Amino acid sequence: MSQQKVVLLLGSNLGEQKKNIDLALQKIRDAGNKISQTSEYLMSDPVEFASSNIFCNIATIIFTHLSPIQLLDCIKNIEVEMGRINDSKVSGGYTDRIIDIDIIKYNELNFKSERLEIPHKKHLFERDFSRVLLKDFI
Ligand SMILES: Nc1ncnc2c1ncn2[C@@H]1O[C@H](COP(=O)(O)OP(=O)(O)OP(=O)(O)O)[C@@H](O)[C@H]1O
Ligand SMILES: Nc1nc2c(c(=O)[nH]1)N=C(CO)CN2
Repeated sequence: MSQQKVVLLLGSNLGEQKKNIDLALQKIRDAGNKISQTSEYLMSDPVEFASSNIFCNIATIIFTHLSPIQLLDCIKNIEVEMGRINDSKVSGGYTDRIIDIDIIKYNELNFKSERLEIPHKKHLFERDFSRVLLKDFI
């Protein structure tokens, strides 16, 4: 498969958030993906749920040989390897997390299934922190 351009958004609000994000980027690279650009780190209060743990978020553009579902499996494995316990869909709401990796865009693909929806509409249209990070990447 030829390389596909993908936009990811990463977030962490537990432990050393920036280090968690840097480790996740390294793991994305180690899985064979090319990190092409990364945004600034942006610190913000949690939106859509209450917690006193501040978030650090970044956006990144990667080039990948993985299909959308293979990429979802890849990022979910990284989340579990790094100690993420709760999937928001399974636990029925947002909770603090050591790492969260979301697929925002995959080329110009529009895709919707039980497990995966691309583009990620909440990050693209509903969250101020995401809009700031994604403004030069979309
Ligand atoms: N574009 C996407 N990127 C990542 N996961 C997705 C996407 N679309 C659907 N999902 C599904 O969402 C499930 C819940 O993921 P997760 O716990 O990371 O949600 P979240 O990032 O906290 O919430 P939100 O997606 O609303 O920001 C995943 O198991 C995955 O199957
Ligand atoms: N500041 C901030 N708030 C959030 C975030 C996030 O990454 N950063 N992610 C959420 C669900 O994915 C819900 N709320």
